[in-house]
Amino acid sequence: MKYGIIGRNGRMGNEIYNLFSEKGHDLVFSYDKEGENFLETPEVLIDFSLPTAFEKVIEYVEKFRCPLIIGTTGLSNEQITKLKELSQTLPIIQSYNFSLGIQVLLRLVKLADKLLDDVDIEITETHHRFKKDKPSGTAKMIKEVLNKEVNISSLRLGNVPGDHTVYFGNLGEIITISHRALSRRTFAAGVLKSAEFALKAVAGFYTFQDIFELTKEE
Ligand SMILES: NC(=O)C1=CN([C@@H]2O[C@H](COP(=O)(O)OP(=O)(O)OC[C@H]3O[C@@H](n4cnc5c(N)ncnc54)[C@H](OP(=O)(O)O)[C@@H]3O)[C@@H](O)[C@H]2O)C=CC1
Ligand SMILES: O=C(O)C1=N[C@H](C(=O)O)C[C@H](O)C1
Repeated sequence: MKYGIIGRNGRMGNEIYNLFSEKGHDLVFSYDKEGENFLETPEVLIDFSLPTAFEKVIEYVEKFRCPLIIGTTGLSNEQITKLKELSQTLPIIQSYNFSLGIQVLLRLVKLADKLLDDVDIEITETHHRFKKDKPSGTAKMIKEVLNKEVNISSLRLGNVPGDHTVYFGNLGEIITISHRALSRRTFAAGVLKSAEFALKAVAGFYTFQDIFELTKEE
């Protein structure tokens, strides 16, 4: 496929570029703070940058009229609403975590919450020292599936790609449900799966959970 990346020079941009190159896909467009590099109109656009680049992301999607895979965290409610508007005419895939393992964690967390009464619930997330947002987008997603007020503790340590743990504790025992990304390759693999899906998809707003469920039978 011919694809574009916003945030190409970043940690995720680099990982996505390496994986997509290994699979024979062609980078035909990129945009970073330095500016744009245009070779051809992409068939799919991928954004892993910062919320400050969002206006440009929208501008390029409208210009290229191609599907968007967006993994940038810390988006505002207004920005999510804008993506949903855009999804009326194009496939938009948005997630704060593109690893398969986090999809499993979300299901396990929902199940534990359903089965346990009178428990204290805590979420912790640990990421590399360069991460700009706090708490992580994934921790916010976990809180959303729990649908209740839950405390999130954030650690910024060295080069950790991304750890998330949910604790359920009562007076007799503690259950912990954890996920650890061993490298950013796991997120890039989810982005590739999403890009392949997007090329065949009809217009709509999709999450990585939708991709996980729609493609797991394959
Ligand atoms: N959904 C998921 O699964 C995951 C999401 N993320 C999220 O992805 C995003 C990127 O993470 P990461 O790669 O580690 O970050 P980096 O800081 O390594 O990279 C950010 C990239 O975005 C570019 N950028 C930043 N601001 C702008 C702007 N205003 N205009 C244009 N380009 C801009 C930077 O350009 P320059 O190099 O020129 O400064 C850089 O290329 C974060 O929001 C992170 O939380 C990360 C991992 C997984
Ligand atoms: O910035 C990162 O690195 C990551 N960000 C995402 C988040 O905020 O949840 C996903 C992953 O944990 C890595």
